[in-house]
Amino acid sequence: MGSLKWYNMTDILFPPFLTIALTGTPGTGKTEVSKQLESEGYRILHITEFIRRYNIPSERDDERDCDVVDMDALEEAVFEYQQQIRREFNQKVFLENLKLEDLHKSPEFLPVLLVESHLAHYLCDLSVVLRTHPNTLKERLNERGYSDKKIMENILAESIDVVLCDCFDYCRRIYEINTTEMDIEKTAGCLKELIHALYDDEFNIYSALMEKMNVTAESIAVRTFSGCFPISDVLDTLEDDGAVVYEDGDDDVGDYMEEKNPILMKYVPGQNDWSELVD
Ligand SMILES: Nc1ncnc2c1ncn2[C@@H]1O[C@H](COP(=O)(O)OP(=O)(O)OP(=O)(O)O)[C@@H](O)[C@H]1O
Repeated sequence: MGSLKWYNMTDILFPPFLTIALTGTPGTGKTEVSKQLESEGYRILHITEFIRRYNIPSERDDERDCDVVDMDALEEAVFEYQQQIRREFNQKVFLENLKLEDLHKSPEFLPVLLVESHLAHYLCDLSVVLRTHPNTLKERLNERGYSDKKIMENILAESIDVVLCDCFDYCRRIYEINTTEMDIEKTAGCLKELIHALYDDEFNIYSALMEKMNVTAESIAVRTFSGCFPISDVLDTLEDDGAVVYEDGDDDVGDYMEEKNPILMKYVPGQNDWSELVD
């Protein structure tokens, strides 16, 4: 099954670009594991650094000893950043004439952005949650010199699945990796395997859709850049396939979508099951 709720035209015409949250209770290893992947060339967005770099407004909560960020401002800034990365990536694909079926072979060209933070699952549709047994987590947080109160708050949160429950409210697809018995390298290995599997899944759906529309991915890229791709043909094909197609100015389009995307297609799970297109 595809994970994206909404496809705009760029989503359809270019290979899928996945934004994946790497989330979890503090101390479960998000920072270390994502740095390992970053050193290998994967695209990572560290939210803590991002908040500082882009001056996203936040307030200090002295009682809980943490900063509370303005989530609306953060969400908007991350969305813009993701769009920019995606545009740059699509240009690269086009200008360097990259073969779409080879993209997954190197981390540098893999169309995936991993968003690392305990807030990441509020920003992405697809989440990977790092989990750690509370006893091990307690040891890790002790080594960091956290206060007893802060350790207790975090191990309690991990025991009762706070982050995981939040993911169920905000994400469509959720995966967990238990890091308790693993070192950082092994956890990073698991994460890489998962990311590649998720991307392959999206790419297979995309390829099947392209095949159904009887166009090759390369010809779509060329036609889109030269501005002559017949968008109405794509929309007709999708409508024939049972999809609900919204056009610019359509009353049914929600505020968010009107703002962000000129033309949208609603993907309704179950109603239009593209998984049957994949062998
Ligand atoms: N799989 C692991 N096995 C053993 N130790 C680990 C593992 N992952 C992380 N650690 C250690 O646990 C500590 C916390 O890791 P890290 O800072 O990456 O957590 P985090 O989830 O990013 O926390 P925060 O949300 O507070 O930034 C580090 O000292 C790290 O070396």
